[in-house]
Amino acid sequence: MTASATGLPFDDILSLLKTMPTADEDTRAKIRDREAQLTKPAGSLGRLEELAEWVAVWQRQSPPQILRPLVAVFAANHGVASKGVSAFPSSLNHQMVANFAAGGAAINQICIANDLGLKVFDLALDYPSGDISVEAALTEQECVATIAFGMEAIAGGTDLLCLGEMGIGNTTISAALFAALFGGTGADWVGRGSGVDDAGLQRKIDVVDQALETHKDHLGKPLEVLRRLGGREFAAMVGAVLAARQQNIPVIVDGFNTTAAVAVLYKLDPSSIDHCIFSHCSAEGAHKNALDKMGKTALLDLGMRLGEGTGAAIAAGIVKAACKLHEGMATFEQAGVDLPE
Ligand SMILES: O=C(O)c1ccc[n+]([C@@H]2O[C@H](COP(=O)([O-])O)[C@@H](O)[C@H]2O)c1
Ligand SMILES: Cc1cc2nc[nH]c2cc1C
Repeated sequence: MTASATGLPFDDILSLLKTMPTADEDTRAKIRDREAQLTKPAGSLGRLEELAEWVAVWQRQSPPQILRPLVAVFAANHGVASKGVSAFPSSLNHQMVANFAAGGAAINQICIANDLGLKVFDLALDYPSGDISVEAALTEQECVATIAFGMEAIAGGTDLLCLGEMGIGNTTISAALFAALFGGTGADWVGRGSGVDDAGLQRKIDVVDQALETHKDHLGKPLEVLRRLGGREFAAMVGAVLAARQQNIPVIVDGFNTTAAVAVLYKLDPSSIDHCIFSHCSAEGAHKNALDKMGKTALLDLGMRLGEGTGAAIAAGIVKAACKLHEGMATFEQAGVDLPE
């Protein structure tokens, strides 16, 4: 009997949502108490103060510690890429995975600069997911197995997870996911991705609209949206974010595509992504709209649109600095610095 016939596997994923740890309020109180004593005017480190508190309450420890930050890059091939929706061929995915391994990609250099671990996961690159314009991307079994793979991906241990992905054609996938989850049509969510021309942009819009039409009677449940309109890297990222929550690991979401994966969780339960922050607003135009739909604000706006976890890895450097500031600065008393009257 297939997984979809039993209906069980998705239920197992859903049951995880009922046992999510929440932010640790005792830790929050400790962080605020110490923050107020550090040798600086109150609030003068702006969002850096919030970032240290965010790491601490999800790690459930004061001070927050980032000793093993990890960028996890999930790479997958998409059937829909055969519809001319990308400026680049799908063969590039394999080549970029080799480039990651050789240390030649953008993400390698950011990981070196910020002292971050990097793991790249090849998600059955030889087996593209189904073309969403005419069929489901994944079977329920494949989808659940890939969510489970994503959970396992962080089993090596980390205390800060940065999400990354590589998948030619996947900005079309993300546009379809956003349209199904938040409403609208292809034109609302499609952009140029890694650089399509005007004709390619129109093909992307048409493909998303066809996908929405093909699956229109089955888009009521977020995990079914993921299975039909997503792909392997999206399912794996859903798993990784769920597992991080269970293990008290804060998560930095990268750009347009990683946001589409966490949007699936947001639609299941908005509080399921409370342990996530969003590194940057992608130059992919609809990313801002997606963040707005979830009431989220990105940390940075650097005009980036690369993927690979590059924005999350840049933000991780800032988050690391925020935690060091909180941990290492002297208090007014320790430094013998006068407090205001
Ligand atoms: O995440 C983003 O903001 C983002 C925006 C544009 C492109 N990308 C990357 O580019 C690839 C997808 O682009 P495309 O044009 O093939 O859909 C994929 O490998 C992504 O990592 C990523
Ligand atoms: C070269 C290249 C590198 C990438 N990294 C993530 N997406 C990418 C897309 C292309 C085309």
